[in-house]
Amino acid sequence: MLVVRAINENDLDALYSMATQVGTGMTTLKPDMKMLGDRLATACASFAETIPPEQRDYMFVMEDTSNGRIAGVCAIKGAVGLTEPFYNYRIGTLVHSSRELNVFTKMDTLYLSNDLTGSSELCSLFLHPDYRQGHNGKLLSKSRFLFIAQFPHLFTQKIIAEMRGYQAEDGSSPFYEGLGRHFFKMDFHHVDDLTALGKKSFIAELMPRQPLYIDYLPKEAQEVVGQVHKSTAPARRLLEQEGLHYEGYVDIFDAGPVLQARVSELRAMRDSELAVVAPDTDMTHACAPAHPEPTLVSNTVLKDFRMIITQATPVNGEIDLSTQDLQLLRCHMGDTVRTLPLNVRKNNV
Ligand SMILES: CC(C)(COP(=O)(O)OP(=O)(O)OC[C@H]1O[C@@H](n2cnc3c(N)ncnc32)[C@H](O)[C@@H]1OP(=O)(O)O)[C@@H](O)C(=O)NCCC(=O)NCCSC(=O)CCC(=O)O
Ligand SMILES: NC(=[NH2+])NCCC[C@H](N)C(=O)O
Repeated sequence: MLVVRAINENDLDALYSMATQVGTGMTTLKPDMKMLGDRLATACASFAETIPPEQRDYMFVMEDTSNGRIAGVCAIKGAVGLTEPFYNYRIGTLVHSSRELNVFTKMDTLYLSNDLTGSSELCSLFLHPDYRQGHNGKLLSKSRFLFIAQFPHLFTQKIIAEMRGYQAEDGSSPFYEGLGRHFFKMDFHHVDDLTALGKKSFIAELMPRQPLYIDYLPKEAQEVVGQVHKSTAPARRLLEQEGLHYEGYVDIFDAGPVLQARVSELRAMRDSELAVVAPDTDMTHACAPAHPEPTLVSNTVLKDFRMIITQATPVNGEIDLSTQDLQLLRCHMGDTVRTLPLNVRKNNV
């Protein structure tokens, strides 16, 4: 059985082993024991609420309870860009027009911006390839929205996710080759590693400050602006189902899209509900759907937050969970849980 739960001190080795498999472009998950150890310590302090909300980094792992294996990881950062500048390119428009000559040109332009400063961030989503089946990827990514819906006061109004940008088969980034390479004189992997070490703002300072016309870039670079890495396409889809969307911000190195949403407009804020764990009664049984849809369920305890997928459906504010479900959630009869249909209802999006 799979459970997504708050990370703890004993997960460091498993986290490191996952980080060895994610590859270039996953800036927040590098196989560096010191960096991961520091991040884990911040995550534990976040769940223990011993550091302020804007410094928090809530990391979750997916555990396979049948063998104790850690199958995946994901995270939500309280806020980005409050200790060092957070850069993106914003794609804007410049119009060059002459009525006399009857010429009107509309040009897409890259502006270096700090517009997303202070946003909360979804990040570090990785599911071990052995587990990429069934609803596992959905459970891992979407479980974070139950956490946000349960504790919205811990997050800022805006939530973002920086998606890994497009890479060619050989791991190079056409956008980086067409732009960043001119300024940094080092290869993409090196820049990515420096970014992971917290040197992103240092590198960003080497970037030109003037708006850049996208049309001036090589064709291969133009084509990948806002495009994701091939193994990141499912991650993008999952976030879009929950209400995030691309609004023209991209990564300064690989032009991967930034997805964003207002926290208040997330599907989970609208459709998740609290339910009390209670045995089925004739009344609730009669109201239960004939073909239940999978439901995400979490407990409501910050420091030991746990989430599963169940076939049980909440009816009239109550839910009948199996003994196994209750063990995974560390819940008992009478406790309150939060529920969210796993899949977007057809009339919703
Ligand atoms: C992202 C996950 C965890 C997703 O798991 P799975 O691959 O098992 O997902 P899945 O259930 O098969 O697919 C999820 C949804 O995407 C759809 N889907 C699948 N392939 C697609 C494609 N090529 N284009 C568009 N949609 C696609 C599926 O139909 C499904 O939607 P329907 O249900 O509608 O059919 C995994 O692929 C992974 O670990 N990827 C490698 C790491 C990575 O690149 N991570 C993201 C980095 S960026 C990041 O971390 C920030 C974002 C974040 O934190 O969320
Ligand atoms: N090169 C990029 N566009 N990286 C975006 C970062 C990927 C992902 N958000 C992470 O947590 O690591």
